[in-house]
Amino acid sequence: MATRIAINGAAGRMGQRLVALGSEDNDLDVVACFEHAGHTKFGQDAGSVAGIGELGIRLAEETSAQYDAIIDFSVPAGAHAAVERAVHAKAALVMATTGLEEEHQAKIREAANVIPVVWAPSMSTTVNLTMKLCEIAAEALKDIPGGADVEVLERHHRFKEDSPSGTALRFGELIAYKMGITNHVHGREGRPGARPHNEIAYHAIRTGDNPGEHTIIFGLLGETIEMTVRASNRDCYASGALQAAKFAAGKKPGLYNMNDVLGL
Ligand SMILES: NC(=O)C1=CN([C@@H]2O[C@H](COP(=O)(O)OP(=O)(O)OC[C@H]3O[C@@H](n4cnc5c(N)ncnc54)[C@H](OP(=O)(O)O)[C@@H]3O)[C@@H](O)[C@H]2O)C=CC1
Ligand SMILES: O=C(O)C1=N[C@H](C(=O)O)C[C@H](O)C1
Repeated sequence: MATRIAINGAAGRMGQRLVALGSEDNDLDVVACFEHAGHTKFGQDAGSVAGIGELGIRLAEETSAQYDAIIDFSVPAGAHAAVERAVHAKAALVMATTGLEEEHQAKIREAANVIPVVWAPSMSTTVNLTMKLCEIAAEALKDIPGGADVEVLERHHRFKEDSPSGTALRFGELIAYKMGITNHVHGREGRPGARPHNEIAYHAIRTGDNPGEHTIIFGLLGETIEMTVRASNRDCYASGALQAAKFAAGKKPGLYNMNDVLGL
């Protein structure tokens, strides 16, 4: 039987791709498309807004439809509402929104006691694979003579509201854990002095319509390794999130990540 999904933030850049790809997937049934009432397209047909023709589902704050999973790509307030909806409906939750405050993150962890939750700053297969590769590099380089300096660069479209990206922060967190690094800094200016090894620096570039790109640098004395992962469009995130919804629907309560979904 098809997994019935609700999409939160359905008129957004990601939401529209979820509506489009979810509707053409025979294993999924898009049954609800949530948006906030202040959205300029509120009340319109979600399929028409996504550019795929009428779907018969309006952008709304409520639904009478039953769903097995809700996918959230919205804003912090929307993510909060999605957690409440999922718990109320006893549905699985796929949480993709980044830039969440600690109070929202705590709500997600709490929800995972009663419903299955897949929570990841990137739903892309290649990003999650690159995280694994960076963990291998971090482990191998943690005690290298002369030290390895880690810097995380990310580029995103001009409309992105949070910075650095949730993905950049996760790269840093995973590498810091492996290498025993405790200091995280954001950009540099003035005269900060020689670079300490116990530091990961993040650099966020905002330009044009870039759908997302991350470069992780391990700089040694005499040689450098860089790993770059780059999206050409948003479908890598949307298809990962749809896969996560299929994975999570019907699972027992708990917190899952994309490694669980992708078997990495
Ligand atoms: N984990 C992953 O793989 C990825 C995560 N993301 C994250 O997803 C989020 C959304 O990204 P993107 O689609 O580009 O952003 P958009 O701004 O294009 O879309 C967000 C949508 O949510 C709507 N919204 C605002 N408030 C609410 C609310 N209370 N309830 C429901 N919907 C609401 C917005 O409306 P309005 O425009 O009126 O504010 C908008 O339509 C970001 O946090 C981004 O970082 C993005 C890509 C991949
Ligand atoms: O806002 C975006 O676009 C993206 N946000 C996510 C993040 O903050 O990591 C994931 C992806 O890079 C696209």
